[in-house]
Amino acid sequence: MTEATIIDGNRFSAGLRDRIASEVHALRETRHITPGLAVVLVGEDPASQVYVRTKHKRTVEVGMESFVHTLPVDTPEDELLTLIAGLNKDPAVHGILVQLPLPRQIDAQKVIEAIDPAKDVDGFHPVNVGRLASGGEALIPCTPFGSLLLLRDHLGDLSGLDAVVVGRSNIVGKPMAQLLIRESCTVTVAHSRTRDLPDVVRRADIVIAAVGKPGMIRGDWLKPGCTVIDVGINRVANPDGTSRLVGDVAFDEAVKVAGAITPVPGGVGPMTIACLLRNTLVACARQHRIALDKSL
Ligand SMILES: Nc1nc(=O)c2c([nH]1)NC[C@@H]1CN(c3ccc(C(=O)N[C@@H](CCC(=O)O)C(=O)O)cc3)C=[N+]21
Repeated sequence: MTEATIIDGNRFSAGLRDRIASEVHALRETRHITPGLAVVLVGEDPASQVYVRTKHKRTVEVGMESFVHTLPVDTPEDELLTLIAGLNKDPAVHGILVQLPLPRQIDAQKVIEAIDPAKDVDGFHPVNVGRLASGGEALIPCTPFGSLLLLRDHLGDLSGLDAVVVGRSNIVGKPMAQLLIRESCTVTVAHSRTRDLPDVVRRADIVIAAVGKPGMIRGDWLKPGCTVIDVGINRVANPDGTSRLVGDVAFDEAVKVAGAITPVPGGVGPMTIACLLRNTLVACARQHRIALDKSL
């Protein structure tokens, strides 16, 4: 049997970042506007520090301004809200991202709702959630949007396909389902209480795995030839004491059954960051009422 096509998120995201860099260059040359992204990190979680450093590097690479704010782990909620109020008013800042998860003294939902929806490049503010659901001009969550770009690139038109989203989080599962509905897929959202999950997944032409459980989705749950988008990023221990990243799909099994699959790492992860830059560019253009290339 032939093995699945490996969907290369590193390659696709590099192309997207190139297109973004061209648009940024044009904005700077013709309008003297430099898109700016502010990233706020509270605390010293090592994984979060790595993500924030990568985001900073990619932001600068495409010619945007990067403003990183690192706050101590015991920062009071009202101090974070004051910082956000300042970023909302700052004309050099077009996008604001507050790295999640936040320490427990801070109410994440309150923080999300404090961000100006026009600068909410995560797409988590209720205004953007509502616009995505009702067809308005939303900023769309980066991981689902990046997943959709990979699906469209691999499959073309998605209309009429059966899609199963495993996971119902606000940051991936729910917005992913909205995007797939918009693409005219028949969408099922499965989760920890779903009965006969393997049978539900077996119906799918498109499987989105977003549960956060390493290797949970097995090869024999898949319809032969289906397309698998693995959103999971789980660090697991090796026998020798080192660690590695694995997805929510048992890759070695799935690759023998699926038609195409995203690897971890090198699949959805790099798309998330490219889409963050894309959202920052889109937010900047909307704030300045400038039209952008539709291919973004
Ligand atoms: N407000 C907020 N917005 C986020 O978008 C957000 C967040 N909080 N908190 C944490 C998660 C996680 N996240 C990732 C981004 C890129 C990779 C990525 O590039 N991963 C690489 C490998 C990274 C590695 O090797 O460690 C890959 O999959 O190939 C992973 C994970 C964004 N997040």
